[in-house]
Amino acid sequence: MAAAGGNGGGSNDARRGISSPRPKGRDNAKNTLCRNVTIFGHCKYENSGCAYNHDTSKANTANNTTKQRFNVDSPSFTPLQPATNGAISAVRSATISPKAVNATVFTPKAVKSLTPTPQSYPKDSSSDWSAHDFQDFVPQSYDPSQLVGYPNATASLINGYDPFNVQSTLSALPATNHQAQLNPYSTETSTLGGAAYFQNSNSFAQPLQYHAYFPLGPHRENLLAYQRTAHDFFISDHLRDDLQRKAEASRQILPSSTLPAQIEHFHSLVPLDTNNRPNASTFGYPSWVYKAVSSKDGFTYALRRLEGFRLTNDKAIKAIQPWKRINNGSICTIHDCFTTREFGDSSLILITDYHPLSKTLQETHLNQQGHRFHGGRQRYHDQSNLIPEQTIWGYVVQIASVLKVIHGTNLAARVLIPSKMIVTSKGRIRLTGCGIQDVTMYDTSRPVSDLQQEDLVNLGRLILSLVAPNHNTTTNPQKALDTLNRTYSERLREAVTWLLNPAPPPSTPTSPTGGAALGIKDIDTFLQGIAAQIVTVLDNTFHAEDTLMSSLSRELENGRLVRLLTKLGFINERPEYESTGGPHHPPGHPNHHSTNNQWSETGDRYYLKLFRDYVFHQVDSEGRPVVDLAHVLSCLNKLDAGSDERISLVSRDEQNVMVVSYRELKRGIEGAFLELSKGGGATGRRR
Ligand SMILES: Nc1ncnc2c1ncn2[C@@H]1O[C@H](COP(=O)(O)OP(=O)(O)OP(=O)(O)O)[C@@H](O)[C@H]1O
Repeated sequence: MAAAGGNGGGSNDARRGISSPRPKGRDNAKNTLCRNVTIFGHCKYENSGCAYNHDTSKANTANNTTKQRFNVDSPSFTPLQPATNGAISAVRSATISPKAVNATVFTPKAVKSLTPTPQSYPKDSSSDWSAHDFQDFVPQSYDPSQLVGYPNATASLINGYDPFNVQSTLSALPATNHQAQLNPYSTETSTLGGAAYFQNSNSFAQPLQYHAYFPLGPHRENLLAYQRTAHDFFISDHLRDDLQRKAEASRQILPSSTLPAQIEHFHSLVPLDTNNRPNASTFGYPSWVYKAVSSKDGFTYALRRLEGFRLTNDKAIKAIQPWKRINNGSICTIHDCFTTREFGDSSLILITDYHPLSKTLQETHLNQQGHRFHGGRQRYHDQSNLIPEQTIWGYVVQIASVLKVIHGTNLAARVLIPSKMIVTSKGRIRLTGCGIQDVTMYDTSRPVSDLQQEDLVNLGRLILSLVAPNHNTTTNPQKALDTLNRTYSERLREAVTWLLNPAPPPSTPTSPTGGAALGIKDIDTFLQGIAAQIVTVLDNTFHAEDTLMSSLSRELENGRLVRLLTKLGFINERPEYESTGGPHHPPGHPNHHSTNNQWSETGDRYYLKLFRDYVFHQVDSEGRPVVDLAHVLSCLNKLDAGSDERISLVSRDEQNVMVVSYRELKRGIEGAFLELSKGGGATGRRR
């Protein structure tokens, strides 16, 4: 019987459960067995007039059979359909030749223990045959014990399982899951048989193509599918520039500074104020801001100094304690507060997080227009200088969110003015002056509820100062509101009006923020009133996060390459090993080398040396250096992946050409690096 054909030309088809007619053998029917065998060793066309011999005993009469094949009485060809669950359909089972039961069962070499003993089936039981009664072709090196997720799978089912064949996978799933759509990338293990299939999905994981970058959007549109720009491999120039400038600012020092060398455990002070004018209007004392490095943890902090402050009550300094517990993204986290005489006076120092290159809201939006909060009356006609409403709402939502936390901790921000809010990145602001007045005005402190109400009014004024900078928002808020009315939405005007006005009595009917109808004026009510804007701001934040993740993913692969390059750098042409051919080990040590070969001229290291030339030192036909980033990235990625692709490495004297695969090179790197690591004594000696 032709079942053995599963091991020959039809094996692949059989493995995939595909049976395709092959008319090629038709004319040579006498000597050719049927190739239309299905996975069950049975020709599906046999009853439909298949031209081939289905048994060697029929071979001699094959010619007669073939002559009668096609005539008007021939039954039409109807391909058999596998049952929806992947098992053989009842129709097919019913048409299997009874002789099939005597067929020699194909036994793949690697599958021994799980191959069931062949059994005979009576003719009338043929309709009960099902997939698990027969063996499919199983690749020889395939280890059925690797099959996971089918704790109840029988050995015969395991034999017919091909993990890379979706149909096979589906057919192996429990019957209730057959109709379900299988998502091979889903990590959801609780539904649709996922629990069974992904229980230990690592067993079947195909080798990841680490050398193949998969760039995430946004993409340039005028490139062909295979083309990449160098920018596709790195974060955007704008973001890199921003981060590098921030890093540079963080590390900046003033070598010939007249500032104290050390304040407590903070050193390397650098002033951050952009002007030298002492301004006592905010805190009652001139305040200065410095960046300094902590010798305790090495991090950089911002020090706000209140010049000339004298502590009269020891308890006052403790008022900062609850502020240390405020954890919110829209405030500069407060770490410590103390007094010092290092500046030659008595100063109060507040330690907060440092955000490099930040500017205050005042500097960002108001200073360049010549305005100052609570300041003059310049005309402000240029509409293009208007802060977009979406930006304003972004600020409002951030401030409201931090106020919720502050008020929830029974504190009040007290300082909600543009010069005490820093913009740390696009659209991100943080409060900087909080907590100070709790210390400086400790003895004259007012009820917190009053201060919290004042926070809301101050927030309203802050918005007004941003949207109508040429009006004095303290003395004449109505004019500023009129300006707001002309240029911004009704919603913003309602919010500002609500913030500026005192809480209405409970009987007041409707109000913009709803809560006012109940006579409540607090930050929670305000947040409810601006819920729609919060959702919009949240969505914008999600988009910004997506963009950052996309940028981050580009750099993800580069970390791998740096590690690889580092290893290559460690290995290639080490001068200290030139006479020994390897790390120094004392005689008797298992790794002791008695040869005098040079380290980089022997073994795998020689390939690696030539590989380095191949990657970095190629020259074109005219001897000019090839400086091609794409070539370097491609080579290093293939090396990291251990690809089977081969490359020709040419010796420096051009007398030898070696063909090696990336896989061999990778193995060489691992081996050489391991050897180096073990020879730490020798390298340490050199250093
Ligand atoms: N935590 C911080 N991290 C980094 N820079 C900060 C921090 N706090 C403030 N700055 C920066 O320090 C500078 C001075 O801040 P400050 O609060 O004194 O503002 P100002 O405009 O000088 O206000 P004033 O006139 O009231 O002193 C600003 O440029 C501000 O961006």
